[in-house]
Amino acid sequence: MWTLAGQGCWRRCALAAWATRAVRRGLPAPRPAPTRGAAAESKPPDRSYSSADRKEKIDMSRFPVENTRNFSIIAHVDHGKSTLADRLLELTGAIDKTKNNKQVLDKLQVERERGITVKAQTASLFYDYEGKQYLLNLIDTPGHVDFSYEVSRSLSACQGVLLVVDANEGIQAQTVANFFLAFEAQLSVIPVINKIDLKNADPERVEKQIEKVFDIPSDECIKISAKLGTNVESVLQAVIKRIPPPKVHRKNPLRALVFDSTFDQYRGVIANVALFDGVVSKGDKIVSVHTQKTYEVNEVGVLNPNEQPTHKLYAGQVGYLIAGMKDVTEAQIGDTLYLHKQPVEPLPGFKSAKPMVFAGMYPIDQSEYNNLKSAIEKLTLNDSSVTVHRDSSLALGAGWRLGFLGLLHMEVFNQRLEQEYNASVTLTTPTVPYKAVLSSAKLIKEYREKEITIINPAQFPDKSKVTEYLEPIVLGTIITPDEYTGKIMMLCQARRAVQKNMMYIDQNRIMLKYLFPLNEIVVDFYDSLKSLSSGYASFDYEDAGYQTAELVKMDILLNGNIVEELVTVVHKDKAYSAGKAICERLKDSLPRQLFEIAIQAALGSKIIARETNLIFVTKPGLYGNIWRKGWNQENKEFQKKQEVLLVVSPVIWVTQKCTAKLKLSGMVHDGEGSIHSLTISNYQKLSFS
Ligand SMILES: Nc1nc2c(ncn2[C@@H]2O[C@H](COP(=O)(O)OP(=O)(O)OP(=O)(O)O)[C@@H](O)[C@H]2O)c(=O)[nH]1
Repeated sequence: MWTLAGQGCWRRCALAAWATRAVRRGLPAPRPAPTRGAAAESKPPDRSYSSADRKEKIDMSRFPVENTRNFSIIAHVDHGKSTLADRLLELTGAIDKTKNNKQVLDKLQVERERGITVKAQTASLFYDYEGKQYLLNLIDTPGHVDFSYEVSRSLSACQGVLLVVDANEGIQAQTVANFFLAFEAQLSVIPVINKIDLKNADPERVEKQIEKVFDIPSDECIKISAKLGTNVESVLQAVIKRIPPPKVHRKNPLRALVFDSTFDQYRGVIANVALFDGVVSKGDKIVSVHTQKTYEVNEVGVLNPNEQPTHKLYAGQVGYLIAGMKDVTEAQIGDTLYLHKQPVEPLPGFKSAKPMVFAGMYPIDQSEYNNLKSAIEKLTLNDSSVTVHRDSSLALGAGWRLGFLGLLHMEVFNQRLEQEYNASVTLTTPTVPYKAVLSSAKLIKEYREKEITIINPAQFPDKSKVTEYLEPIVLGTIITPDEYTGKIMMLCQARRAVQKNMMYIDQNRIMLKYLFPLNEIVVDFYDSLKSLSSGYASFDYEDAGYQTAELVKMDILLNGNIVEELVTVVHKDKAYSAGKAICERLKDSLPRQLFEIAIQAALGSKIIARETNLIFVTKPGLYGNIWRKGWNQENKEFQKKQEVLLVVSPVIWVTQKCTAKLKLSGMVHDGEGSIHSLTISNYQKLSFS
């Protein structure tokens, strides 16, 4: 691998930048990437032998439908979902109470490092109450808006939710969003006020908020401390009393919904299923509605929270199923499984997730293309909200354009690729999906549609070809103490937002609703909101369609050459400030080196911003040497060959590893004061690991 003296500093800078963003968001920064060996050690537990060999099978017929409850825990970020799940697992004997259990269901390395849930996790709990044995299927969900697709999918397997609210912070933006997801799915909602042990806890105020915003009588709230275990048993009892058993029919033919799946290299696809009708057991022949292929069931079981094989799974129960699906494309989330020769009406499945941001993803080395392709396929099986389109770039080679639900989602996906699949990638600057309405019949014929979606700014069509451009908008919810309202309104105005609603949720907390252009909030809005409200305001948003916008394509030029990977689309009114900001940011992110380079932003042929930087130029293969041996010696070779490599870092969106490469014509300094022009006809990659 190529190395460059001082490269560690690049990576430290990238990590430091991330850390600053993360701290501002209230999220812990990731630890430095593990070494290859360490990455392998921290992978999910080895599943190379069947769990059936390890454990006694459970007889699930002990749990009739009326003794079954399926529920999710939903809440704003950090309000204590996973801690409550720990206590429920302990109370029901699923995990050892004497151990210091912390967020047991957050199994992924990325979740433990960042202290956030990104994947919904299922656990089947066995609980005796009033002389009856109950099966309580719990799904712990993520709180961050970027993972709300996980929440909505989880709710499809439930009849009720525990809506956890922090007794100090009260209702926050994701509390509202998650409540409405549950409400629209017509689920029973049990409000749980958590963290009553905190010094500043004010559960009575939170009860009133819940009554006012959600219209739930305050006497329905359960006040607990998940951390100390205070009153947690009453939560289990409320689940039994207030959440109805599933409405299912065990005598009907099998109808199972695949609501999640993972890929195991030894056992193939492991599908998480919720049974709406019938029974399934080992040896059954099942058919997938999606592929119409038939499979033999090798294993069924429940998660308690680890895999626990069972003889059978019955309608109303939630568990896992392994059926020899060896290819990731065979197990689609939202698929319906039925018994061979007993076809059923498929279950509604899930609305596909709508990506909010797109970024190019490329292998650091093109020889890694196939490995990365396979890693992306396996990870998207487990994270079906990511969309993948093939893409290619002059400088970065063949790759993909991936759609994510937000920037945190993008960072987490990238981190999971590295940690779970040892894959390193180059990510380009994220963009939102714009639309353009084409003006001529010829173009419509060429594109085969009148309205096209642009997920790569380099392909943004010229104004002469379109009648109008459209930009995505979202309905944002902000909850804040009222003393910050003025500043927040100014921030929203600066982001071209239109106010839609405003209401007090208690005496001094306010809920604001704004329509935002998505590109105005996707990058740094949350950070700005947090910093001007001293961390007290919370924010959530939902898709609100598209609106007409005056958009322009902005090119970024290095020494007069357009760099395709840096092209962006901006609103006309913001072009100058955005161009200036990008040039300044690029200047800061390029190391000051040996010769001058112009960084310019342009709208068509008009230059609107310029910065100058000194750039390091070398020919392929000499990075390390140049730094050590000195410039002049190497420079003589440049003049001879006229073929050099320029290395900069245009990739502003870096996470664990930063890579960059560009093909560029430019000028080179000969070390004695004169500038020679040159054409770069070759380029190589450089990785900062
Ligand atoms: N004092 C106190 N702290 C708590 C309580 N419950 C949870 N916490 C703390 O709150 C923080 C967040 O708890 P989590 O359980 O990870 O919250 P979460 O809602 O699962 O977080 P996300 O999955 O990231 O949305 C942790 O530091 C917990 O220790 C409680 O009852 N009292």
